[in-house]
Amino acid sequence: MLHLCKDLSTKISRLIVIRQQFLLHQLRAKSSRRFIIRDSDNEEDEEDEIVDKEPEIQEGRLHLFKSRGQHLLTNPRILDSIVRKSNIRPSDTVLEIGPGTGNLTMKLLEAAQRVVAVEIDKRMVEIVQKRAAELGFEDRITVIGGDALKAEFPRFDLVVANIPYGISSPLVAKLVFGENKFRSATLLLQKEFARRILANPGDSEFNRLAANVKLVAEVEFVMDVSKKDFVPIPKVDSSVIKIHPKEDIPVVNLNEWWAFTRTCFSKKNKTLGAIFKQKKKLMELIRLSETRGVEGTFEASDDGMSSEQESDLSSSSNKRISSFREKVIDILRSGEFEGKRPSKLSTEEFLVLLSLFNQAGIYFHDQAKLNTASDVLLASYGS
Ligand SMILES: C[S@@+](CC[C@H](N)C(=O)[O-])C[C@H]1O[C@@H](n2cnc3c(N)ncnc32)[C@H](O)[C@@H]1O
Repeated sequence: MLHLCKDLSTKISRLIVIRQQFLLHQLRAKSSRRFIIRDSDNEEDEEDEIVDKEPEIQEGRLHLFKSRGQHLLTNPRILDSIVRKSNIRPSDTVLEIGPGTGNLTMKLLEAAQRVVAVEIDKRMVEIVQKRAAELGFEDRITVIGGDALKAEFPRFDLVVANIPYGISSPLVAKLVFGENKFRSATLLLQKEFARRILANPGDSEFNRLAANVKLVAEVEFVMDVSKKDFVPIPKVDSSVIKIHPKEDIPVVNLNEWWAFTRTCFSKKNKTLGAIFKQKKKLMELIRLSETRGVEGTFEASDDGMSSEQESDLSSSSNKRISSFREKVIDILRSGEFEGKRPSKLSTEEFLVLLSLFNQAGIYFHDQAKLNTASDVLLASYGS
């Protein structure tokens, strides 16, 4: 009986997706004006434009906002593949970021025990709730209305989502450095972003985010997804990746790690020798140690000193700078890091370098007074 119900609900949800796709293609063919895609991010403006709160893209009157990354995944084959590759267990609670009109959500509900979806657009919240109720899933779904970057996530086992591409960096950081322990996150991302997060040391795309993610997780490529599988068709290509948090992560102060990698990647293709010997960086250290009375604390910042501050530097502080420079060079040479580039360093090498600095009494701190991990992440990766 249960099997029959599940089978029936799978069929109904497929029919809804197919119908939606059919309607959209019909609408596109008939008139591009009827399917409205807007750039506005203005709430009031947006409210004025909502003429019909009915689910789906009926009569082309559901306005989709590019600024919110509203490109709906409509190909049932791709939706099924994403669910299959996510390895959902019947007892799992799945977190979905940005359910949109619920194409993926309905399939997740078929496979998981519970789905918690976080959606910023009130209209989508209503649509997805209504659609879940129509399929009898209302008791197994919670839709949190709000910004996924600010929302507190309840406990979850897996993340499966076609996320808004504009928040990819802070969202990935929030997930992998967040307090929730989870098995994996299967994410549909902009292809270029996916390539960067998948990059290994030595690859041209290897960057700070990849270095940070590698500290705590492994990332696997799942598949590329064609632009044509979305409505409206986006300008960029997409890929699915799967993030597996590591069981054992190195013991390191994460706040310090982020500040350290920010300094290391401030000039990604320069050698560490060139980066750490920059007068600007050395002066920041001197300034901080003077104001805080902490010898050897290195503040990660992209701001330079004002010309006034520079001209105020006395010859004694110049001496401090050069003696500190000597210290830094010694540290880099002791680990054979002076001629190496951050874009080629493995997690282990970054950890060795950080510990060499720490052993010499040099620590890295973020400039702003940040209280929680999410503060640090949002400050680090922006939104
Ligand atoms: C790429 S669409 C995906 C829709 C749906 N999952 C699908 O595959 O068809 C992204 C969704 O994320 C929502 N969104 C955008 N920014 C968000 C944010 N900061 N927090 C939560 N949801 C957001 C958008 O309103 C949109 O529904």
